[in-house]
Amino acid sequence: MALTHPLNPPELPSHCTLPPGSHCSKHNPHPPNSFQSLISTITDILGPSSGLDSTDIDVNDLKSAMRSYQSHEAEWAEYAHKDLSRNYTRNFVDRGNGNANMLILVWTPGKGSLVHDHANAHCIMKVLKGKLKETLYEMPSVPDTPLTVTRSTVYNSDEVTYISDDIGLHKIENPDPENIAVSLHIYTPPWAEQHGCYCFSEKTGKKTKVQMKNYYSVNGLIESKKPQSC
Ligand SMILES: N[C@@H](CS(=O)O)C(=O)O
Ligand SMILES: [Fe+2]
Repeated sequence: MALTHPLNPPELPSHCTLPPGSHCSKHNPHPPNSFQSLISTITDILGPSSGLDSTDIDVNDLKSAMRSYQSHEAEWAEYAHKDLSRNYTRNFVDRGNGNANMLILVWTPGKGSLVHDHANAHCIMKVLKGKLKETLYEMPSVPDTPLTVTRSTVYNSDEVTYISDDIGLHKIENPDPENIAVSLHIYTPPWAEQHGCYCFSEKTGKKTKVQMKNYYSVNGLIESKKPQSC
């Protein structure tokens, strides 16, 4: 996909009479899109497609980039497929040179994910629309024991949060009974897609391996209807 950074707009053709740095819809029909610029910036931060190792990634840079983007629905709407028969849809956006999975999740009103881990990877989430409630749990030190809640936070549109298995487990819910919520998730390295992750029962702590390699849509196009979430 064509990625254009707003700070470095493409040169206009020499016969264009607009001032330097302007967007010329005649010569470039796609206006610079800040969402695509964010994806490009994240890909740059993650670096070239080699040496995948979570310790190489500066998570603070990723968080800052996610915070600086101001959500505009028209910029990401092509990825945000809702399906009210599911708790949420997972829509693939980009692979960041093979170093990540960038997904847009569309949350059905009043629904959420099961408690899950993040396959030893970083997960940064930005709310693009609506509100999302995150409930954090301690990572159980003894298998098959009830989970302990450590914190519960509601994030508004444009807010960013981060989780890894070092912090604990979480579940995400859309607390609005009527309106969908939308979020952007960066998983790096893409271990959940490659190896799956675990979902946990809150009451018993029993964990179940779940495949995370199926998506509701890829690059905006709806895939076959396979199970694809916790
Ligand atoms: N990690 C979850 C979404 S969330 O509840 O953070 C997933 O990728 O399906
Ligand atoms: Fe998660």
